[in-house]
Amino acid sequence: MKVREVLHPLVQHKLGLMRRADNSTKSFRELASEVAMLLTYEATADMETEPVTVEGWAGPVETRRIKGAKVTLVPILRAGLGMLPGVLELIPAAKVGVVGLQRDERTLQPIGYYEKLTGRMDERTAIILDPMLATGGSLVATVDLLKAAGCTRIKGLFLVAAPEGLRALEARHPDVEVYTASIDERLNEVGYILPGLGDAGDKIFGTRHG
Ligand SMILES: O=P(O)(O)OC[C@H]1O[C@H](OP(=O)(O)OP(=O)(O)O)[C@H](O)[C@@H]1O
Ligand SMILES: O=c1cc[nH]c(=O)[nH]1
Ligand SMILES: [Mg+2]
Repeated sequence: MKVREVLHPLVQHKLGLMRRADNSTKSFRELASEVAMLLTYEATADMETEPVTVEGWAGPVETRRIKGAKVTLVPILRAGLGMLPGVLELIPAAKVGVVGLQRDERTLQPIGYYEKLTGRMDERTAIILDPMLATGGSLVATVDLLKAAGCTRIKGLFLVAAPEGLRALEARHPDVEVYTASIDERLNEVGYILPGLGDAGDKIFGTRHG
């Protein structure tokens, strides 16, 4: 399975800022979007291009353009929405399909509550967005949905990934490519990533209590 931990200095710096416990909602949100943008740069490195001639200031110039990329971004509600603005900055023409999943706090199993994908997923590259890959349950459920819709090219962008989640994905969907700013140490006894970011959804939406 292709797993790319993006160790670019800007990514490491911004992720380090996100790990601070005293982050404001505004700061966490901005950083989530910025790191997502940097992960997008890496995840799109294999996009096909084609030659094109443009009229330059000194005459015709042979240059290149992206060749008909059909991309559907798939943020996993809710926290994945925090990555969407940064990704759309780089791929503004992308379509967006959303998958709503809420992890049961006791069983850690994802419970689906919404799904709205774009048409002809068999022709499109899906890029899943979620800040946290913990047990991998939410990701595996999302990939199941995408494959059921015909999708064959699937990538996932995560701010932080746990080794447990990567192993779960490899066991079920080893064809999915993963881009993450950090492979962290492990999950704690209640399924949170260590050192992690805490509850990313709560931090992005400002619903943190206490
Ligand atoms: O790998 P897993 O063990 O499935 O855990 C990761 C999931 O948990 C979080 O979402 P949560 O269910 O808390 O929902 P939220 O985004 O609405 O806060 C996170 O954003 C992932 O979607
Ligand atoms: O560490 C974790 C695990 C799941 N969801 C989060 O928001 N954080
Ligand atoms: Mg949450």
